[in-house]
Amino acid sequence: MVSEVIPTPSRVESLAKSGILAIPKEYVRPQEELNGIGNIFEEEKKDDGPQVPTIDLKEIVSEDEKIREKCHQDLKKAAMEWGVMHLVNHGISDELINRVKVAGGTFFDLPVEEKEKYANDQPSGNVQGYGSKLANSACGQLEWEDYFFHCVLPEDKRDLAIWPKTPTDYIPATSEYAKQIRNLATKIFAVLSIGLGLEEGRLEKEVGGMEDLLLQMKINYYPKCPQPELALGVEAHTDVSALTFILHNMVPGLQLFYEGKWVTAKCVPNSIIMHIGDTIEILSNGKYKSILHRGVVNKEKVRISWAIFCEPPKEKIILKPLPETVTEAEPPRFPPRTFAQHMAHKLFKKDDHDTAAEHKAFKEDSAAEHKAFKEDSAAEQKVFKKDDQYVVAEHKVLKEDDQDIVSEHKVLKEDEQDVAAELKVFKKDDQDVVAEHKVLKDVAAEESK
Ligand SMILES: O=C(O)CCC(=O)C(=O)O
Ligand SMILES: [Fe+2]
Repeated sequence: MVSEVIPTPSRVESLAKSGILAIPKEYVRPQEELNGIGNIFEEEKKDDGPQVPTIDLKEIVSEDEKIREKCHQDLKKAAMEWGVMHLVNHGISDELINRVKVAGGTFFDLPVEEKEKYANDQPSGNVQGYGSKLANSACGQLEWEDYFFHCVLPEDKRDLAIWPKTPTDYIPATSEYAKQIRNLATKIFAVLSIGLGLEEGRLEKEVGGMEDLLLQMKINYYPKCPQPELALGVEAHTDVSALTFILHNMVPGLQLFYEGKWVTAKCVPNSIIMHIGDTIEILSNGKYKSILHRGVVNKEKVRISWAIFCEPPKEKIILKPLPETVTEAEPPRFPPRTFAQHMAHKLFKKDDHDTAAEHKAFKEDSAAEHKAFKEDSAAEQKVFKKDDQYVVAEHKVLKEDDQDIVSEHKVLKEDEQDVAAELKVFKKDDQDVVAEHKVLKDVAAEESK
């Protein structure tokens, strides 16, 4: 007998339309992730408990200082307490937003075979296009969604050839929307800068400005799910971006982890959801929050969301708390990292199964974190962690031969309290191995004698 090979549908949409009553095990989330996933329509109705704030931007650039200040204060407070909010009176017309939604919706209404013509190729590094999450390891859980991902701005970094050609309004509507989101981002960065006591252009400059801030569109398509209580459309995460702006088709699904509980975002008409991402959290030394959130699915309705991630360039900028946000009482809470390093670090922390022995030294939880480095790294500054404080250190390559690079980390003295230490790192075959770490002198201890 010839055994029949049934190809596994790679798209969640195909799976959903196949009529299955139980979801494949790869989509069943572990028990600890399922807390609080009830019926999302019921969840959305609940009025008790904390709610995602709604910020009215009508007066964001008002001539009247008092009126403008009130708007700025509300936005600042929401960014500090929640890191996510519904923006209303944001200045982008309902008509344009509707065009964006119709365009994306029409594309996703195409048969899967048509959309496959736009399929991305993640293993080759082509991340733009139509895709679904790939199983990355034996324990890798999948998400109940397909998506379309592409860069929208700046114009010289986008590739219109890979954008959906159907419907014809996709490109004009999405391009215009991206431009208007870019202008809105400038206004938000200004308010957030002022909120930290900085010049209004500062945060925007720190994330790359007009030239380098990248806007990426991700259309999330969440098909109906036969067992929504066991699945997640998007697993719990914080956005790595500076800011994220989200539209959706008024089907509930977004949940925020606030004060230890999952809070369901209401569907607020004509609003744009805005997240503070990790990038702004880092630059503000944690004053603005990047909130943990996830996407829940349901049995009855397809949900679609349009997220625009505003991201700093991957390698060009070292993200670290701005000096103005750091004091003795509030030492830096984040080590300096490029955006690429930050993303790699998050991925790394999540994927415990790939943790090789020598990588253990990188783990942030360790009492004294030893940060190894690459000799070609943009940053010559590295850090290690002591008593929950990141200390800037200096590194120097001492000797280099064909195989090994021996280098030395010296911690610079920071105020009176610091610890001077020496960290020697041996690099071999592209792996950084922490070989030796020796505390030389505890300045504070010395001086208190
Ligand atoms: O669909 C949503 O509302 C949220 C999606 C999301 O969090 C993301 O794409 O990063
Ligand atoms: Fe997100």
